[in-house]
Amino acid sequence: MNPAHQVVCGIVLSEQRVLLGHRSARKQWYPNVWDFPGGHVERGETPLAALQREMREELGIGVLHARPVREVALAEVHLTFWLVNRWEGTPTNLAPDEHDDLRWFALDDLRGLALADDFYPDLIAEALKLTLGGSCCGRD
Ligand SMILES: Nc1nc2c([nH]c(=O)n2[C@H]2C[C@H](O)[C@@H](COP(=O)(O)OP(=O)(O)OP(=O)(O)O)O2)c(=O)[nH]1
Repeated sequence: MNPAHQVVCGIVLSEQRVLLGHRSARKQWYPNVWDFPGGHVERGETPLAALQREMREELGIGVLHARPVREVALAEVHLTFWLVNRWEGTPTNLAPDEHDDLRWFALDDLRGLALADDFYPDLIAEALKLTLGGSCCGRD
């Protein structure tokens, strides 16, 4: 697949909450909605390396463990959503041009929120379920 069309998204969880970014009004695609941090896979990069780079660039965290949980093909892009199980550092909004706000949300908070896609609450619920009882998630 053309890597230019591949996008990786990080589902970063902590204490039963998910980290979402608010896409700025200037974004060409999906302005003014909440989405996962992430971006396009670059030429010669593996999807995992792209995820690690995007999490470092956008949030300043080092991904220690992540696993893909869902793949979705949309008209223009192929999205892979990764559960970010363990990371080091404190997530900070380092890319204000991408996201003008960054916040933690509990599942209940997602009701009524303008999200990039309707399936996000289900996906987040699934990711949260995967972490229950496991050693996931935390900040080192
Ligand atoms: N980051 C991100 N992009 C998403 C999500 N859902 C979704 O359809 N996309 C789409 C929008 C864009 O067509 C594409 C990548 O968006 P982007 O805004 O993060 O990437 P970008 O090209 O501005 O920047 P770059 O980080 O790849 O350099 O994926 C999501 O939850 N997070």
